[in-house]
Amino acid sequence: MVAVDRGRYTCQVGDGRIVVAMRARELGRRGVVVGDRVQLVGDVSGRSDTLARIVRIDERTSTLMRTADDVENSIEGRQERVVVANAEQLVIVNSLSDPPPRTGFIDRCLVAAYDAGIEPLLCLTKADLAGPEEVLHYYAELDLPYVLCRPEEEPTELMEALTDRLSVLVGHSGVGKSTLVNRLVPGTDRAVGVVSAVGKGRHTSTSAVALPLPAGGWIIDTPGIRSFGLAHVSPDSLLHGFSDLVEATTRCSPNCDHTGAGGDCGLDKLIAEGGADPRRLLSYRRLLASRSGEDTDTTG
Ligand SMILES: Nc1nc2c(ncn2[C@@H]2O[C@H](COP(=O)(O)OP(=O)(O)OP(=O)(O)O)[C@@H](O)[C@H]2O)c(=O)[nH]1
Ligand SMILES: [Zn+2]
Repeated sequence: MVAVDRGRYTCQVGDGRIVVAMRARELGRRGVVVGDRVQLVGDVSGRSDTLARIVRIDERTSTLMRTADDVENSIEGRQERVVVANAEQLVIVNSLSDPPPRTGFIDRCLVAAYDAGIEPLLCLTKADLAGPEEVLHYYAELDLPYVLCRPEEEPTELMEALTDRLSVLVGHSGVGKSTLVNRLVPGTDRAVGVVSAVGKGRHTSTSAVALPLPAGGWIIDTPGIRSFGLAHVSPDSLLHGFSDLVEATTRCSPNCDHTGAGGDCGLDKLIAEGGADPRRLLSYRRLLASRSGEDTDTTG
C-alpha cells in the first residue's frame, strides 16, 4: 500500500498497476498503513472509478510509530499509531548547516529504528556548507553508517544504499529532503501522479507516501511526521540508541530508572570518569523524559 487518503488506499500490484481500494469489513478495526503488504479482491483492473477491497494485511516485519503529539486531532486521540510498516531502513536526513544538525532528533530516530529492528542510515545534506566532523564525532562510538549529499553531485552513494529496499526518509523542514526525493525519483510526474491520485490536500501533507525508485526499491516520504513515538519503549530499550552508554548500566543499583534522580546510576559514574560524552547522557535522559508525552520537543 503506497498512499492513503480519506479511506481510499492506493496500492501497487506486482505488475506495477496502481489500484485504489477500500478496506473490507472483515478487516475489523485493523488499520492499513503505508508499506503494508495487502491482498486485494474485487475489481483490481486499476481503471478509474473502480474500487478494489483490501481483505488481508500480511504480517508486518517492522513498524514505526508516530508520536502521540502528531495525532492529537485524529480519531485515535493522543495515542501512538503505526505510520509505516515493513520498512527495512530508516534514512535520517539532517543538514550540516542551515538549519544546523540536530543530534537530539537523530538520537530519537536512532532509538525508533533500533527498537523497530530497522537499519539506520544518517544522510547529511548541505555538505557544501559545512563539514560533517562535529556530527560524526558525536556518533564516533556508534558505528553509524552515513552518506554526505551536496547539491552539485548525484546522490550516488545514497541511491546505492536505497536500491532494492524499503526505506523511510525522515527529516525536519528545510534539511533538503524534498530536494533529495526529487533527485531520487526523477519521474516526478509519476510521484506527483501517485500523490494527486489521493488528493493533494491537507491530508496528504501529514501522511506517508511510498515512491518507487527507478533502480528498484521504494522510499517512503514522511511529510509532517515530526518524530517517532517512543512511549512504548522501556528505559533500557531506549539505550539501544546509545550503545556507547549501555555497558555502564551494569553498575546501576537494581531497578535503576537511569534518570539520575535516585543518585546511583551507572551512567553518571561513566560520565564522571570521562568514559563518554556528557551530551550523550543528556540526550538519552531528554528522550527518557519525553516518552511520557508531555514534552515531544526533542529536536535538540
Ligand atoms: N546549499 C545547499 N542547499 C540545499 C541542499 N539541498 C537543499 N538545499 C536547499 O535547502 C532548502 C530546503 O530544501 P527542501 O528540499 O525544500 O527541504 P525540505 O527538507 O524538503 O523542507 P520542506 O520542503 O520545508 O519540508 C532549499 O532552498 C534547497 O534549495 C544542499 O545540499 N546544499
Ligand atoms: Zn542507571
